[in-house]
This record gives sequence, structure tokens and C-alpha cells, in this order.
Amino acid sequence: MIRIRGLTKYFGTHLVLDRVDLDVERHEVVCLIGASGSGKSTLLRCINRLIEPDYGEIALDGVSVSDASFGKTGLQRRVGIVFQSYNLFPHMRVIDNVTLAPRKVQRLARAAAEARALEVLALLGMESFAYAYPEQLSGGQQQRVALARALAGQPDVLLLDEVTAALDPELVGEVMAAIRGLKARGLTMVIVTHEMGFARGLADRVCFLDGGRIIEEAPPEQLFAAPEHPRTQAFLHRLLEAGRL
Ligand SMILES: Nc1ncnc2c1ncn2[C@@H]1O[C@H](COP(=O)(O)OP(=O)(O)OP(=O)(O)O)[C@@H](O)[C@H]1O
Repeated sequence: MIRIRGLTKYFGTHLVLDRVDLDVERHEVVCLIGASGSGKSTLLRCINRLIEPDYGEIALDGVSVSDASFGKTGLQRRVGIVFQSYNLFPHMRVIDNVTLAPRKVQRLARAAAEARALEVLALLGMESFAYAYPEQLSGGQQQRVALARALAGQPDVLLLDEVTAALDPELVGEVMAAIRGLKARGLTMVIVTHEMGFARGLADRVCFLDGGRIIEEAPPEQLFAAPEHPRTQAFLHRLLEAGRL
């Protein structure tokens, strides 16, 4: 479904992605792990063109993401993204946050947009908060609304960039459970995470980035139990020492 070849990105003279190749199949969940600065977020953000790469190709179902047939809004509807900072509009109720893009971008009528919003909020266990304001919700609940907002566009792929990083530890579990529910429904996802438990429990495949390259990829049970590359071994060893594995 997603095919990435030779993706290369510089920030100034700093090579941040170095000829990355990656395939993601429909219904697959791929987690990107690696040390801070290894290029995970940059790779993720190239997929929906929040960042433009310098070289390389990304195709979605065989069509280049820079093809004019997508247009930028078309691409960003097909490829949803959720960040660490959920960025809900504080002056708008949950339901208005979730219906905003479908109404303004997809030109859906209010009733249809609200029906869709209630459906995705229910999927994330948030339907009873539809008429609340963001400030009335916990961080975990706000992040679930941010997930609902991304899903309301009915994306084919969801990109998650450290979505649990800003949450208090006791709130991480509810967001992870919500994402597990999305996987069970067959949503294709590419996930950047520092939570190895998350990658282990959720991913079909884990990619380890180091210095802007994917240097090892494997199903989690294999990558965590028997990493092959010395750099992956060293990274996992450091996490183990820090009590984060
Ligand atoms: N807009 C930018 N301008 C300049 N340098 C950037 C920019 N965005 C990222 N970088 C640099 O690119 C490198 C890779 O950043 P990226 O955020 O992709 O790494 P990461 O693996 O996601 O890190 P982290 O786990 O800390 O989020 C880092 O050295 C970062 O400082």
C-alpha cells in the first residue's frame, strides 16, 4: 500500500534520511523505533508530505504522493496523522473539533459529519464526551479525540507520531488500548514510538532506524528477542539498562 524507495532528506547539510526503503502492506501496523534524532519523525512526516524529501519516491497504492491527482488536501485526507500534542481547538466542543475537517474540507453536511463523528468517537470510547470542551477532558481523553478527528476523514492510513509521549504514565494505557482497537479493525498504521511495550504488543513489524537508515526490520518477537545488527543490540541493551524494556 505504501512503497518508499531511496528516501533522502537533508536539513541544511545534515543528512537525516539516507536512502530509506520501506513497504507497508494494507492492514499492516509498522512501528519505527530508534534513538532520538535517528530520523523517525522525519520519515513519518514525509509520507503525507508535511516534510518534502530531497530525493526518493513514496507511492500510495502505486501513485506517487506528489502526483497532482492527490493535491495536498487529498493526500492528507487519505493519510491521517496524530501528534504528541493533540492540538484540539479549545473553544470548540469535541464534536465540532471532530467534524471540522469533514465539513470544511470534504464538504459533508453537518448531520452526516456529526453522525460520522459520533461513530468514530464511539469507536474510541469517547461518545459520552461529544458535547464537552477539551479542557474538561484528561490528556488521554483529549488524545483519543485527536485520534477520532484523524479517523473522521476516513483515512486509508494513519500515522502516529509519539502519541503517548506527552501523557502521564497512567493515561498511556487507555490510548494504547484505543489504538489496539483500531488495529483490530484492520486500519493500516505507521507508528513512531519510544514505548517498546507498545511496539512489541501492537506492531506486525518493527523497523529500527539508526543515522537515517532502517538497519533492521523484523516482527517484534524476533527483533526484541534476537536482534541481529550490533546497533540494534546496543540500542536495546541501553533501554534494558535504563529499565525501559
Ligand atoms: N525542521 C528541522 N530543521 C532542522 N533540523 C531538523 C528539523 N527537524 C528535524 N531535524 C533534525 O533531524 C534529525 C532527525 O529528527 P527526527 O525528529 O526525525 O528524529 P527522531 O528519530 O524522530 O527523534 P526523536 O525520537 O527525538 O523525536 C535530528 O537531528 C533533528 O534535530
